[in-house]
Amino acid sequence: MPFTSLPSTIPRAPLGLAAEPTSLVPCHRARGRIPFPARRRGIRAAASTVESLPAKTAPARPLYLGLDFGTSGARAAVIDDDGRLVQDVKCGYGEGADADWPAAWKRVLFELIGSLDPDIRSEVVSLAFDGTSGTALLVDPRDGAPLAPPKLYNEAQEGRAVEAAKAIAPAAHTATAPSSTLCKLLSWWLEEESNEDCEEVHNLAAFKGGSGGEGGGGCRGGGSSGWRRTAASRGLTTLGPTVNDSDRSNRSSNQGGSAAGSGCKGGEGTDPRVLATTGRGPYPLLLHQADWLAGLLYGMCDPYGNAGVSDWNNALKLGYDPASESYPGWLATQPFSPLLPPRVVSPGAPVAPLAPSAAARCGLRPDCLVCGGTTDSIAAFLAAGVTQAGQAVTSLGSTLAVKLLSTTRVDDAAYGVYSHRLGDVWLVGGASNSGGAVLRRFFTDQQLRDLTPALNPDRPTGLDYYPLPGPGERFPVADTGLQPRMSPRPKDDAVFLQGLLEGIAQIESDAYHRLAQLGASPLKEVLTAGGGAANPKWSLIRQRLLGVPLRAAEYGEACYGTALLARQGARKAASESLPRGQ
Ligand SMILES: Nc1ncnc2c1ncn2[C@@H]1O[C@H](COP(=O)(O)OP(=O)(O)O)[C@@H](O)[C@H]1O
Ligand SMILES: O=C(CO)[C@H](O)[C@H](O)COP(=O)(O)O
Repeated sequence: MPFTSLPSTIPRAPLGLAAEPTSLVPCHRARGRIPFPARRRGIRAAASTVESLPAKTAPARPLYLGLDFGTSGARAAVIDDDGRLVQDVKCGYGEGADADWPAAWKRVLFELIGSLDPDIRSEVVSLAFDGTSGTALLVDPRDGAPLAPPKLYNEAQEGRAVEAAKAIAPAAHTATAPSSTLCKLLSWWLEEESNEDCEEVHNLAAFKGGSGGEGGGGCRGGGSSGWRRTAASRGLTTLGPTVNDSDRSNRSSNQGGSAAGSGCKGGEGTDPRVLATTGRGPYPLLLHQADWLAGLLYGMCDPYGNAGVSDWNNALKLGYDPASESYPGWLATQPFSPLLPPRVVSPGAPVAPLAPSAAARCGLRPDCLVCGGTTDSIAAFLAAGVTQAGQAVTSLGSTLAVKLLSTTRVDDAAYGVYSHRLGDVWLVGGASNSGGAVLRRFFTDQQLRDLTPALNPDRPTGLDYYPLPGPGERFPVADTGLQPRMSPRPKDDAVFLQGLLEGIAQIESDAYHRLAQLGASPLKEVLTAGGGAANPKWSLIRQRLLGVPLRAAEYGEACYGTALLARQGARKAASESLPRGQ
């Protein structure tokens, strides 16, 4: 499907957001805020090109909220109808968050929204989320309660799950990458469990392309898997690793991207899958981080009775096909298909209105619309306002993610390359495990700022590092065993830092060369988002390697891009006079 330009529905470059990287601390306003309507002065001028709003000019109502749940913290932006920033707030996840990520994300969600000015919050008519891509949760579809710890975006799964994914998906499909959401779902699915935890024991052979009886999952003696026991204790229908054909036909998988109801109490649609299992509870549900956070706000049930809504971008690594806007047959016919999100929408599409309890808790309007989300690197791409084929955005955050606007779609899991759909264009790229998280192993943000003046981009160190936070790389080399290369360490920290920055810059350059080798549109310009965009010396190092113009995205914050999606969704709902949330 060749695409030649951004459709009109993709938001144009915003009118102003000075992205100032600041360290993440408990929720606080990320910059001088513009109380609305208390203070009439305009937004703060961005680095160079944006005129401040004339004094006494109130932001154009209504307002829209974007919420970014990144690797190291979360950030929210409220924009007005002209795309001007009204307020943005940041929140760290706090010490010990990794002991219970869903609890941390949920806490920060309500803290973030609660830290917005009430007079601004009350004017927000729609919101959307972006999260780290491939971060997966297995939950109770009725209330979103996690059934097991989430599997994070960069967690490569073990061989058995990867083998199973490769057995069912097309060759080189991004869903076969070890850190894909499909591999995470298969890891849960193939977990062994004791017979008493299985409500149904079935012949493994029916598992299409699975690893068969030996070594496969299934009900047998031995340790029970946490998620199935938790699901059973909550009255959910826990599927075995396979269902036989007759059983599966009774469950009539509704995975067409817009399923009839599934799992919701009192949803309009009835879910034949639930009825087919003699009236027991619904199936567990797989959601991505952004889907789950949105579900907490609309009550996990959309107006169609779907328990669980995802979007084209988050669902890509699960195997969803954004070109056909559906789950492909090889996925929809699998025995675990009842666990897939029953509805997948385009980024920014209207999903559902807030649940009354969430509206009351957040101080948001009861008719505030939750819209389809995206991933953090695509949100940063949207914020940058890129519109032409050949333009690219490098997100230099905790990880290095590249997105090239291409007229041709490119997917090759052998190199960790995949294409996201946005409107009617393709964002070709991938995400390396390298990036700022490696720098933070050695330097604080302040130390980075202090050392940067001593860097000398014109005198390469020759250290030839491959900086990684640990073994394993996703892109442009897809190798779960790739070892970090960051020695010898010079005595001079500035030289060591320059070696690390050169190493990450080389990965970025190799990434874009890989995309060109695979047939993506030729690279013309690179915009940079994320914390690393603030380092001018690093930009010079990168520029030398990339060989195309490089500049910091004027509006690099992912939450801004996601706020643009919320604006798009509200306008779509209004233009189609859809009942809120359809
Ligand atoms: N001056 C700097 N030079 C290079 N890297 C920086 C600088 N300041 C911050 N960073 C890096 O930016 C990263 C944080 O960027 P951010 O976009 O907030 O990440 P994320 O959203 O992925 O958590 C940190 O890992 C940090 O090492
Ligand atoms: O590294 C990541 C987390 O920050 C994600 O993997 C990154 O978002 C890239 O994934 P995608 O290209 O699907 O957005």
